[in-house]
Amino acid sequence: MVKRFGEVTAVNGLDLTVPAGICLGLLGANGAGKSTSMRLLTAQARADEGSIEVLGHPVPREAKRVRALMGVVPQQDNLDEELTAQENLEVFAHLYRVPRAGRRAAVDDALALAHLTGKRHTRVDALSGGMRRRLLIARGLVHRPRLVLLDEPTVGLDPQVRAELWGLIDGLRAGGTTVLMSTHYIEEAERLADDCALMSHGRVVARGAPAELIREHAGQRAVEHHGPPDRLAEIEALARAHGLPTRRTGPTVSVLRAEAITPSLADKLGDGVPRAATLEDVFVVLTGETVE
Ligand SMILES: Nc1ncnc2c1ncn2[C@@H]1O[C@H](COP(=O)(O)OP(=O)(O)OP(=O)(O)O)[C@@H](O)[C@H]1O
Repeated sequence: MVKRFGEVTAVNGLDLTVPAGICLGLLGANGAGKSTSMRLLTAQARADEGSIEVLGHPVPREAKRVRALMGVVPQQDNLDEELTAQENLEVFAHLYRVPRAGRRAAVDDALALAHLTGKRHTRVDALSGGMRRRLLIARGLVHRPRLVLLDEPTVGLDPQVRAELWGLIDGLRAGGTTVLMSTHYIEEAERLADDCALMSHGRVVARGAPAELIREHAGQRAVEHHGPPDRLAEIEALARAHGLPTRRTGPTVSVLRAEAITPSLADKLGDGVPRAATLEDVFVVLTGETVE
């Protein structure tokens, strides 16, 4: 898919297949084109080039049908503040055409899934940030879709609430729902995604299971070196001369693929702190960008 906004090409040849039943993490820095890709899938935006198929239906041609089949959880909270948690879900159960006879059960199930049964009669403006986010997810699931799109589901939430939501998302996938989730939190992708697509400047630069991506692009281990800027530059040069990728993080340089460091190179590099290679290393090596 290609999507341009004037001079800006937000999505630049994105090519992605999401197999049924997996959680695919679309990982990229701010501005990589994740939200725009999601909006193309829901036909809230139209691609300039390319074709899209969702659950066997071409989009945007059959967008109406597709919207009824998938759940969408937007990045921005757009709950109706003056309605209760239950009423918000009832409105969407109606919009999603859940048959009248099954609506009550659908709403109850969604409330239970989001651990909000006890808050069903509370108005949205009286819920905490974490509860609102859980309700937003529940709202996208009230019609029991086979596919859910989650756009940055935990952005701006504190670590405890984030961990709670991770449990909820993991539960969805365990129940057989296909999840396409965009995130700029590496840890979120590492924990939840079966498969990750690393996105940069509107396209996918690498795709695979987190552990595979790490093995392929960053090796098994890294060694972190601290020191003054001159020394760090020297370490980078030494590592590169031996074909080993490096990565800067403020006052440190990490030498990646540390398992390939020979004893003589180790002598020249000096002491460092060994650690496991991470998906963040992969992202930096492949894109030169950092994500959180
Ligand atoms: N409606 C729009 N009009 C003009 N430019 C846009 C519009 N929507 C997105 N863009 C631009 O397209 C690029 C990709 O934006 P997008 O929101 O898809 O990125 P993202 O990866 O989702 O980032 P974030 O995590 O910040 O949401 C950015 O440069 C953004 O400024």
